[in-house]
Parts: sequence; structure tokens; C-alpha cells
Amino acid sequence: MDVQANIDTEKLVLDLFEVEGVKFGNYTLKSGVQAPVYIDLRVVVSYPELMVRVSEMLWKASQNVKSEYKSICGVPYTALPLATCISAKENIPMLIRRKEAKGYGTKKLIEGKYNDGDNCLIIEDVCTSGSSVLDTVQALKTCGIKVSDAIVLLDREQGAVDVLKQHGITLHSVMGLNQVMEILERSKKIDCEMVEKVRSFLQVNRFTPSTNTQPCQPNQIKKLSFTERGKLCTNQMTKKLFGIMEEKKSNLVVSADFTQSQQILELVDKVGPHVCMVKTHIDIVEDFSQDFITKLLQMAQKHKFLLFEDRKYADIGNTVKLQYNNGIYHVSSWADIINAHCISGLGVLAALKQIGLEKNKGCLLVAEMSSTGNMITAEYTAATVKLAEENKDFVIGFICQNRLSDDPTLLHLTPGVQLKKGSDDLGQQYLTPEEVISKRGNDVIIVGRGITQSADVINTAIAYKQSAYNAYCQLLQ
Ligand SMILES: O=c1ccn([C@@H]2O[C@H](COP(=O)(O)O)[C@@H](O)[C@H]2O)c(=O)[nH]1
Repeated sequence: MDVQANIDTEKLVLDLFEVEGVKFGNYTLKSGVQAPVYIDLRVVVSYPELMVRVSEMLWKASQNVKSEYKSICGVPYTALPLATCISAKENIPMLIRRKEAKGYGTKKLIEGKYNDGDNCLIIEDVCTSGSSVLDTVQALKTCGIKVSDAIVLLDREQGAVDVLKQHGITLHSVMGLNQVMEILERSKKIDCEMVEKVRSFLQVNRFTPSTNTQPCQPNQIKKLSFTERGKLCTNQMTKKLFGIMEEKKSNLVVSADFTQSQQILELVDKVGPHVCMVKTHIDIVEDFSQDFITKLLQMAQKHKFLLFEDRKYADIGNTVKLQYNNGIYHVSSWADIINAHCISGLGVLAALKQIGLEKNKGCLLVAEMSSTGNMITAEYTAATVKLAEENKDFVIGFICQNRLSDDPTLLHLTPGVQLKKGSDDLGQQYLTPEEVISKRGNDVIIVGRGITQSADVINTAIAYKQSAYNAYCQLLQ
């Protein structure tokens, strides 16, 4: 690094420290991990001179990029104004990645002009694992745009270089966290104790490139208890569910797939003390009545469980809205949780949200299915996970077969569970509770016929509950 670059970096670090862009203390990161240092470059928009300086340094670092590129794209949101400054000053076209689910208009993931096969340079403010860069790369790829390089102002040096390399992307950084620490210690802004604390944090908390493209393995998942995960949630429904699971020591959902309301009520009264949730298919009930719903709600209160209507909404937004709120079932009036396939686009989620959000309801996205030959692809699952991560105000997790997201505030609920591995004669496939929780790293088992068709419903429910909860406890050790 030349002398001038060193001076510029040092000044920038001190200025960022002054405006609290770099902070020390005890911070909970997105992954749920506690960190002694937090970098928050969102503040630079309030200091235009600083913002220009940061963008100039990013541009300087981009001079090391060997590949040609047609445009730049900032990772939303913090790097958006930085990319805008570079684009305007250097006269290089910019692309914008749309982050929110947009249920109307052109539904474009990427705004701006581009051609198939164009190369785009990514601009980012801070890199930890490289996952935010990869999200933007994925969105660009969906539109036929290639990415070979990314520029970041501050690399936290926790493994992003290797993770991105595995995806064919070279990460160029203006500075690393260790360099930031050296500058701040030299300038007496922090003491050597803090430097040591951050260094050992960086050593222990490293992200490594995955060895395959399969969903993350349980041993990669942070060993947080349901209570600890509940504390990280801002979504009240997720928080509530984590609380019930811990209090009742149950990560069991029973699927009450009976066609007579009395059968359901009898089942629910027996298994209620042992489950965190009861799942219904309300449209198979032949004698549906408001009185049945009233009694079901009373049971839910008596035994402290949530009600999940497994309707799997999948139509266009307007229809879904009517299905959720109207008809004879008025699902939104009694079900705490519903679920949806996002096959028809973002309108489904937008519609359910319009009704459910103000009633404090939760939604699970169907990301994988248990049935043999189902047509869900890896790309569809990945897109569903992204949608969930971007809509956590309403989405509480997934219906899935594997752990799909390492976000501790998203729940993974798995149907297709019996005490013995097997299948039925209509394509349903069963895994054991241990396989689902310990090996695959999911949170909750959903059991239907394994319990409902047993001669001893109560003791069978207890056996499933203990098996799933013990598997969860073992993961924590
Ligand atoms: O992929 C999926 C999604 C939902 N289900 C539902 O779960 C229960 C399973 O019942 P079992 O009697 O335990 O087979 C049922 O209500 C399904 O509609 C699923 O099985 N797989």
C-alpha cells in the first residue's frame, strides 16, 4: 500500500470511529452470535463528505479488478448510495437490486439497463460471511448478469474471501478489521484488552466455504436454545412459539386430520398437553361449524398450544386474500399460523400479509415437501428461503425437510415423520424424529397418522414428544 493510501485509510478509520460507524461493546449479530465489535456504515449518509471519501476509496480499490465489467451494483441498502456516488463520478452505469417482495408493476429483481452475459462489479460496505454479496450475485444471475469481482470497504476477516472464492468471486477490500484495530489502538481510541477480545472473536468465529451445495448441516448451526432464539425474535408469533416449546418441552405438532369435528376435539383434548401446536386441514371437516371453532379455541387456551391451518395458499394474491379472510371458514379469525406456496409469485405473500400482519398472525413458507416425486427444485427452495428472510415481520419459518436457513429466528417444521422410516401407498415418505431434528437440524416435527391412528394416542404423542425434544437437547450439548 502506498504512503498516501495509508494516510487516507488511517484518517477514514478515525473519522468512522468518531461518527460511531465502528463501535465496541456487546452486539448480537444477524446470526445470533454476540460480537465485541459492530460496524455500522449506514451512518455515512449523514456525512456527505465522508460518503464521497468512502466511495472514492472503493473506486480506487476497484482498479485492481482484472476483468472487464459493464456496470456496478451496490448491495442493498448501505452500499446503494456508495455505488450511486461512484456511478455518478466515474460515469459508469449502475444496476439496482430490488430487495423487497414487490407484488405489483414490473416485478423486476434488477432495475437498470443490461444485456444477457454482462459482467457487473459488486460494491459492498462490510463483509462478514459474504452471504449478502451472494444474495445480490444470485439476483443478478437470475437476470443473466455475471459477477466475477466484489469490492468491499471493510472485510471483517471472518472468511468472506474464501466463501466468495468458492463461488468464483474475487473479493477486494479497502481495509480489514485487524488493520482497523491497529489504527484505533495506535491512536489510543481503544485499549489492548479490546484488541485482544476482538482478535480472539475473529479467530473463533470464522465462516468456511461449504464442501457441497446441500443445505447447511446441524453442526454448522449455532447451538442456541429455543429460549435464546426467542429472545432474538422481533416477530411476536415466533417469540410466542419458542416460549411455548420451551415451557412445554415440546417441539411436536400434531396433525389432526380427521373429518368429524368431534374426533378432532377428542384428539386435541388428549394430546393438547404434549404439543406446541395443532395443525388442521379445515376443508376436510364435514360438519364444520362456528361452535367447533369456538371449542377448538377453548382447547388451545386450556392446553396452551397454537393453531396452524395447513391451507397451503398458492393462488393469485386477490384470491388468496378472499380464501384467508372469507368463505365459510374465516381462517384469519382463528388460525394463529397459516402457510403458503410462493409458486404464483410475490402476490400470495403480499395478500396474506395484508390480512394477517395487523392481526399478529404468522406464516410458514412451503420450501420443501415430504412426498416422493414432488416438483420443488433447489432453485425454488433457495428463492423461498430468500423470501422468508426478507419478510420476517410475517414469515416465521418453513415447512421443509432440511435445515435451510441459519437465521436463528426462522423455524424449520418438518412433516412426514413416524417412529420408523417408511412410506404410505400414496407417496408420503417418513423420517424418524432423530433424523429430522439431530441429523437434519430442523426444529419441529409434524406428526399425523403416527399419532391419530395409534391405539394409545396419549402415550404415542408422549413418545414422539420425548423423541423430538431429546434430539433437540442433544444438539445443544
Ligand atoms: O410436505 C408436506 C407438507 C405437509 N404435509 C402435511 O402433514 C401431515 C402429515 O400427515 P401424516 O399422517 O403424518 O403423513 C398431513 O396433514 C399433510 O397434509 C405433509 O405431509 N408433507
